[in-house]
Amino acid sequence: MAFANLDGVILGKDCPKIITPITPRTLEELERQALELGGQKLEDYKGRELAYDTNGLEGSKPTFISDIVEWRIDCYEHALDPSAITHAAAILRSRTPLPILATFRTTPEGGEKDLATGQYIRLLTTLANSGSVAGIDVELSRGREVIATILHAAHSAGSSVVASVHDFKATPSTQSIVDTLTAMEDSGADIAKFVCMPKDAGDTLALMQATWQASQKLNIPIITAAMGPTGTISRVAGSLFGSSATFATVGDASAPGQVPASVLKPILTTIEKWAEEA
Ligand SMILES: O=C1C[C@@](O)(C(=O)O)C[C@@H](O)[C@@H]1O
Repeated sequence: MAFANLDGVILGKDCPKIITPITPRTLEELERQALELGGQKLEDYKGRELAYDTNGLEGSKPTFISDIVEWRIDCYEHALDPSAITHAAAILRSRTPLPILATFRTTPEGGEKDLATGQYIRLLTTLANSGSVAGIDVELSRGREVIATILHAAHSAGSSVVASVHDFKATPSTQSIVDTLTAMEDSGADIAKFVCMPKDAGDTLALMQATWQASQKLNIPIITAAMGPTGTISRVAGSLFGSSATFATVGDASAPGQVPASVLKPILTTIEKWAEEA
């Protein structure tokens, strides 16, 4: 698995990264949620029961529970207006030190709004050109040409592209998930992300198996997650199978099965520590 850089946060290196979605509907909510996220500092979790070591983490830069903030643009009231989005992105940039991953999740993949392809390209390229975001999520289903156009804008602005697929209904076979993650790499994306809905633990295992196989094969970092109660384990232990990041909450959840970042962080640190000491 290779690396991807989101404003200095390196996916694929060291501990799995915690990505925290925010889902503001208004500018006021955006400011409040950004501040709430920034309020969760690593130092506050010193001395927690689980082995949680902040040594070496305290530099001049404050360190946070979350590594990256995911802004779910589709929840925003002016989500279809590129200039309103550019304005909101600049405000978010000024309110959080965390790298911003901008995601417009469309209705067919579980999001709140839909966009015609032309609008989708315009919105995401405008956002890339704004220079406020470190990463942009692009749905694989939009096709290679759309991805290439957004990739070009993102890379010119120094940001990365996450190609994504979300199956809210089911879990495909292991081979099909590996093929999808491979298609994301072939599209030129910097990170490949696959999220599904397991009906039972066997489906979650199929996702973990696919994560492991793809992480052995691909040259870009992978993110996978299973939603709902049977998927929760994938968010805690996915990194052991090759997932470079996990989505966790500060405040509202953006998908079923997400766990609070403040609970997850000590667990991830503990797993990492045990693995190093074993
Ligand atoms: O892709 C993902 C993962 C996610 O769906 C989850 O299950 O945690 C949450 C979304 O906000 C994000 O875009």
